[in-house]
Amino acid sequence: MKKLLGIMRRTIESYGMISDGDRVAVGLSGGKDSMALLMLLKKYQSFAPVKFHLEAITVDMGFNTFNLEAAQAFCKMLDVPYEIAKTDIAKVVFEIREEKNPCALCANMRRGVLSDVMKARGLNKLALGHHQDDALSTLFLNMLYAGKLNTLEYISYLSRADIHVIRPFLDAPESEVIRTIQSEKIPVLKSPCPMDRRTKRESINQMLENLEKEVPHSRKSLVTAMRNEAQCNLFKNKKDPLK
Ligand SMILES: Nc1ncnc2c1ncn2[C@@H]1O[C@H](COP(=O)(O)OP(=O)(O)OP(=O)(O)O)[C@@H](O)[C@H]1O
Repeated sequence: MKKLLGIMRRTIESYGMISDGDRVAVGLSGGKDSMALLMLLKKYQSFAPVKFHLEAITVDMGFNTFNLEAAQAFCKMLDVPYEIAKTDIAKVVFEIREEKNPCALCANMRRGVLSDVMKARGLNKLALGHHQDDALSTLFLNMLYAGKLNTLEYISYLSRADIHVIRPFLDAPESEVIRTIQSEKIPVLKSPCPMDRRTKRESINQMLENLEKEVPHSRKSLVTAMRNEAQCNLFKNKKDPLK
């Protein structure tokens, strides 16, 4: 956990993610990333140079099989206030709209519910569990399906809700999160979503895994390339220098 905590601390402090008096909510899916993030933010709170308040919120999508008891017990153990927002998002996405590409609509609706709960509870920062490997797969998703070079941001602003979204794990490799989950015996809930492990993101992750076998350290090089702003030379709409 120490290593992940160190990475997270550096990210938070170098991007100024949390300020004195902030009221931070962790979006708690019950999955490994957000469960680890909640535990590490709680730890960070005890020695951080700024004072901030921490809570957790789960948007219950309305799948019958979703059991949040372990998440409730985890928050109680950490002494973190916990709110569960019950919704029928699953029904809207899968039954009413019969979405072919349900993930985008689902994420949008979830974000709306999260901001409503945050407003009602006077919370101003939403911490999400995305890590470095998510940033990489997002880059590929955007390139392959949206034709743009774009990835997750460290900090973004939801102007409609006046909320900042922060991603304290964005410099952390997924392997470090997994190691922490195992060493700290953090409970992880099984996702009730029928799309779990069947998304485009999953296929991209598989592709990146295969690439790693063919080109060792490709993941690391790709992340380095993403950071290498000085060497970023892409086609621009400039005049042909030969004319
Ligand atoms: N139902 C939910 N309620 C609250 N926050 C959520 C919920 N689902 C996802 N989130 C937040 O959004 C982040 C990204 O969601 P995504 O579905 O991509 O999860 P993930 O990468 O599998 O992470 P995790 O392991 O935390 O589920 C999560 O890490 C979490 O912070």
